[in-house]
Amino acid sequence: MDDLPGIVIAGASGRMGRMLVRTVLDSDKARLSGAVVRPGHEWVGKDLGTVMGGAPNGVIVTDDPLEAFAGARAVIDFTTPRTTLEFARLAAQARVVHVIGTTGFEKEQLIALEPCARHAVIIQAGNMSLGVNLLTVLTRKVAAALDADWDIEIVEAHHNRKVDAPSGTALMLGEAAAEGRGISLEGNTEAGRDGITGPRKRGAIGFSSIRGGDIVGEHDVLFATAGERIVLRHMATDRGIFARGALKAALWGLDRKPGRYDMIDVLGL
Ligand SMILES: NC(=O)C1=CN([C@@H]2O[C@H](COP(=O)(O)OP(=O)(O)OC[C@H]3O[C@@H](n4cnc5c(N)ncnc54)[C@H](OP(=O)(O)O)[C@@H]3O)[C@@H](O)[C@H]2O)C=CC1
Ligand SMILES: O=C(O)C1=N[C@H](C(=O)O)C[C@H](O)C1
Repeated sequence: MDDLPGIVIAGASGRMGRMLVRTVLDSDKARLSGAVVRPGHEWVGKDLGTVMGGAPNGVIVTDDPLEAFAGARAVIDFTTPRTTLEFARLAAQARVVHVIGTTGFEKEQLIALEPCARHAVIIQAGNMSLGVNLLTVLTRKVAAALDADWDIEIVEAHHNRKVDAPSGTALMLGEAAAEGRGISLEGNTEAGRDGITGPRKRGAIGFSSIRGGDIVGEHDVLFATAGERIVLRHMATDRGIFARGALKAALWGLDRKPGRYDMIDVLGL
């Protein structure tokens, strides 16, 4: 058991954090070596199994990320953009694989990750599921086959606790569509339509966001032209798909050189 690579879950008390803890504990390829929560959180210093409502498992929850990272091979991080930036610097210091599922980054924050990738493997994706990553490949292909007479719209739906929009997945799909069409997404986006918007800009890629209840994550890529429409759809019904993808990424990253990677690399798509 001690031979298995140790994985730290950052943001262990979150929706994804809890799912990741269970996924690593259930795995026969990795062991849970640490759980990090926000400083001052009520779980600090307590047994993780107990605070999650089960039997003690010997993992004591900490608010000291560097100490936890130093005793691990990889950290899986689904937290907030600011926290992830801080953790990227610490993961680089500890030379551990950093799997980033966090979404909602500003452009400058993504650039700030670059220096960290000189020292550690960073695997980042707005969606860690096999289905969505396959959907990005399909989106790129369909967009490449169609001209700008086909309007591209990305519609995403999530639970009412989500804080960023459009979702990280929607942006991944938008990037894939733009790449297929041979344009840059920046400058060719239409989002948040409201009021007298005027007609749709030809060639733009549109984004719409729905927030409600406990929707795990749904994404449609719509290609619409006169007389016909194509809809590519992914529906997530269980957060386990993201957690299993993230664990796969962490294990894949153990044998790589420092640098930046995504789930398309991990899955070989
Ligand atoms: N790439 C993918 O496949 C997926 C990505 N996501 C993304 O993952 C992120 C998290 O989502 P979700 O789990 O739903 O959100 P939650 O808000 O439930 O979880 C975030 C967690 O991060 C913790 N956190 C915040 N600051 C710190 C800190 N300084 N140190 C340690 N922990 C900290 C929060 O703690 P506290 O509450 O105490 O502040 C919370 O437990 C989002 O960006 C989401 O979009 C989600 C699903 C799939
Ligand atoms: O916040 C979520 O829940 C999710 N976030 C990711 C995103 O922003 O696309 C992935 C998934 O859709 C769930």
